[in-house]
Amino acid sequence: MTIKVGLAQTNVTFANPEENFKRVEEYAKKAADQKVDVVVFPEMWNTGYALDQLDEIADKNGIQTQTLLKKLAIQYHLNIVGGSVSTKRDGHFYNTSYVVNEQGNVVSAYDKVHLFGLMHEGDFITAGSNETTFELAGVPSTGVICYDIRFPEWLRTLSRHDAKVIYISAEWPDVRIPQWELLVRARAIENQAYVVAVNRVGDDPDNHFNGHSLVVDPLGKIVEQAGEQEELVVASLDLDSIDQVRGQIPVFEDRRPDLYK
Ligand SMILES: O=C(O)CCC(=O)C(=O)O
Repeated sequence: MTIKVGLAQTNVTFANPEENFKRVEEYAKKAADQKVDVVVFPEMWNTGYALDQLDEIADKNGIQTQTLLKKLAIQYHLNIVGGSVSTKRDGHFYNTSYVVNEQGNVVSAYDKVHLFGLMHEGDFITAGSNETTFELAGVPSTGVICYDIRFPEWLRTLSRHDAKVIYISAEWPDVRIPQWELLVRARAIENQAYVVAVNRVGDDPDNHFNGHSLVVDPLGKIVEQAGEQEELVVASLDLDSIDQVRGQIPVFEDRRPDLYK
């Protein structure tokens, strides 16, 4: 079985949801034109890291985002990993990822679990504490947000129920791109899964973001990689190769959780 994924490596206009919603519509159309099965967006694409303005601009209960993603999914018969958006619920802010299948059903709503101290994220945003696994385009999958990928134990926790694709949405600054690539490849190798990792491009007041979104196969090989500009990158995932890789080196069976703290 093969699926075609589209990595929407977009800019994010700082603190300007209206413009960012238009950009997501435009890229969903581009993905549909390329006949992809799944399109993936970057982290915090509605507001960027405008953390001190969230009270005015975060998506209340995620309604605007979910409404748009459902509409686009149905209109284009498209599965959408909706990156993440800043949301406001019950007086708290979250960094939330919605995944919507081509029928327009929200199959996952995940709040970022590990908040990034270097950007003072935890001073504004409340951390999530729930796992997520979902089926998308007929494939058992999971997904995390940016800094979450530095925690292999979390990715292993999410992958242990046979996730074959791990989706990652990020706002990962250019200065740490060498680490981004290595972390993404390591998560693919250790979980013997495809990883589809989408970063943004452009600038905010504190950082420059230079993309380098990538798709990595279960052996850690880069299948496709974006450059440093806004673009849609398309890749095919050969999901049958996963059983072969897991059959040869059965790391999930060989684990010793009795020894792990
Ligand atoms: O871990 C990193 O270096 C980047 C993380 C980050 O920028 C984020 O989680 O928003």
